[in-house]
Amino acid sequence: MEKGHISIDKQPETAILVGVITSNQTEEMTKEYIDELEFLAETSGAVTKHKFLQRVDKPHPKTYIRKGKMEEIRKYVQNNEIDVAIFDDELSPSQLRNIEAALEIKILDRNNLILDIFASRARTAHSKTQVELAQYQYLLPRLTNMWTHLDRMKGGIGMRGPGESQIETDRRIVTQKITLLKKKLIEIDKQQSVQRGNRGQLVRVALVGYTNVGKSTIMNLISKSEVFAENKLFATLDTTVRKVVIENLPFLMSDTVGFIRKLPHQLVESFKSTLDEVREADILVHVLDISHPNFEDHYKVVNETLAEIDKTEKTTIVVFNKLDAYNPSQAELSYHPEGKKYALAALKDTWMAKLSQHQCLFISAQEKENIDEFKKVLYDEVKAIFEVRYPYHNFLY
Ligand SMILES: Nc1nc2c(ncn2[C@@H]2O[C@H](COP(=O)(O)OP(=O)(O)OP(=O)(O)O)[C@@H](O)[C@H]2O)c(=O)[nH]1
Ligand SMILES: [Mg+2]
Repeated sequence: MEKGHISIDKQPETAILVGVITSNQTEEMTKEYIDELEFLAETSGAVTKHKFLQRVDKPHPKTYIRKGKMEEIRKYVQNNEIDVAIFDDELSPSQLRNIEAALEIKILDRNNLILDIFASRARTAHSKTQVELAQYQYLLPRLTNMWTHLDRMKGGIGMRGPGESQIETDRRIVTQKITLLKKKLIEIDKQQSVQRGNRGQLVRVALVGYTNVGKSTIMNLISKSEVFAENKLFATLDTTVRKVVIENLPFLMSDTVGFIRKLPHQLVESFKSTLDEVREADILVHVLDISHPNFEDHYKVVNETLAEIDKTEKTTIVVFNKLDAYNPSQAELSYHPEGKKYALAALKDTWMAKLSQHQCLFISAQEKENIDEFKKVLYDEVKAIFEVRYPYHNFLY
């Protein structure tokens, strides 16, 4: 089926990753981010050869990292065959230019990588247009970088050389392209909101959560459909909606794009309409991967992104998935030397207390653990909304 798109027959590209430890991003956090960046690189088809971290007060405004580290990286890049250097944060146009000049290889940042993966995953006209728009918006301020070699050749000839006018032409083309794509999106949105309107008055449930937590797997399980699920980031880009019936009670369930830390804001913008599904949902099922060491962090990121999309309070069911793969950390085990079972019980108690206003469930979609319980909770919540909305339709169940 799907393959990493950068190279299917060719050798995979080799990459080094670069991140910084700052006053508001601890070493532990940076390491986690870099691991996630490695997963993004892998999803995109690149093999990570080395990770470079530097402790700085804040990223260097001109070069992101400091001179000494840049020199160390330059040597490494020269002595090992490295195709691309990937930086964990968004690089400004000038940072990008300076780093390119220093390392003389392809430079990407986290945003490039996410946009690239989105581009390779987009299937429908809708998501393709959304990603293309986000890519052009990201490219626009960075256009000059492609012409640095011309700048160099120009030497002291003055500002209005051929390179400069080329940039202006490119800017105009890209700006026109952006306008066009925006128009196209408005058209598609119109059609889709009509389609959504046609879906009748069924209660809507949306699966939301960090990327790779198991949303599509749950969708497949509940709706017995075949949505593409795999162990890669952003397996799902296009929202899928299925009609589900639990004990005669029909409702709609949608599987949506996963969220991630530091999601390029251009993407959030252009995916707003995809997320209409979330906005128009009656119930959110927030899925978490309990086997991931940073699932608490993921929970926060998803809630923040959700708050950006939709301000209304919704019935939310929090589903802790991958129960089968849960392994307590050393720290947790030191509190619960009796073992995993106790650590898990404590974890459950903590979260159920913390999320007392929500329904909480612990399941394994893969091993089909506690799925009946999940269906029961879904049924109850859907029924509650249904009864308020259609007090006379109780013949349905
Ligand atoms: N161990 C374990 N793995 C699971 C479970 N549920 C899903 N997975 C695996 O987790 C990976 C991601 O699953 P998906 O369903 O594609 O996740 P998603 O949330 O839809 O991901 P995106 O579409 O990328 O946002 C796949 O390899 C699944 O097989 C589970 O209960 N236990
Ligand atoms: Mg998915």
